[in-house]
Amino acid sequence: MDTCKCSTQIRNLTVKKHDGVILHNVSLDVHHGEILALIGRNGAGKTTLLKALLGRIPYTGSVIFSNAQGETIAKPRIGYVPQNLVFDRSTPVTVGDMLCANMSGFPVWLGHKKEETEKAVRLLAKVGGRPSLLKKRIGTLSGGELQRVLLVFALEPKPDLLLLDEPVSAVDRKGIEAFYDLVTSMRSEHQMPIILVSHDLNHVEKYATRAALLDGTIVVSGSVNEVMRTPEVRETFGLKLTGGMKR
Ligand SMILES: Nc1ncnc2c1ncn2[C@@H]1O[C@H](COP(=O)(O)OP(=O)(O)OP(=O)(O)O)[C@@H](O)[C@H]1O
Repeated sequence: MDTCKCSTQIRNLTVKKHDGVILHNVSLDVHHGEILALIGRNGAGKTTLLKALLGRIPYTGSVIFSNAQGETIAKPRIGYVPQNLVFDRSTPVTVGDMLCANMSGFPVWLGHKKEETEKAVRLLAKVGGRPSLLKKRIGTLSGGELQRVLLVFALEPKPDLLLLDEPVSAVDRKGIEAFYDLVTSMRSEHQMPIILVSHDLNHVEKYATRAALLDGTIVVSGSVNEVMRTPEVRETFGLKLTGGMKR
């Protein structure tokens, strides 16, 4: 089995925009086989941090990706499921076109091989997506259907780091379980590090293995239980400061 066992080390990551500082001195380690929940208020900089890791916005500081042997990975593969996706809804590209082109590396207009289509069907099924989705144009997908397809897309080929930005905000209840079951099995089978941005603390408690509270910088980090009990998290999410874990 191809395990990843990669790790990501973030040191003093700072992002400035329009004379303002969005992130300052963010330092965080994400180890292989770990689902790190990144939590925080609206505007805390969670998406900005993911975009910096993807190399989409400039930052200072360092991000080092390393493999199981501790060697630096110069060009890491990063899987990303965004919070929302802005694209031309009139595009004629279908889900099948997108997934098969991604697997084969060949342009959409060369058609799909049977085995690629079969693999796309199997992958879609893992996130609770029906085979009929393959024929749908991506511009006609519902929010939840799109998020499932994007997860499949993010997992092929296997990434060295998986970034999930509120990935189930539009997915129905059954789909949420299928989605996280797949993420959890990817974590245990392939041992990739995963950063999960979520406002749903129930999902964080159920699926994450570690948590970090971000507010321009990392305020607290540690085991999910520890972080959830901190006054900073309870204050941020308006939870009772006393009386155990009741919400
Ligand atoms: N392109 C941009 N130009 C200027 N400021 C930006 C830009 N993108 C984001 N920001 C600002 O950076 C801050 C962090 O935004 P970001 O989207 O990273 O927060 P977030 O924690 O992901 O929020 P949410 O939970 O609402 O998704 C916000 O104050 C936002 O206004």
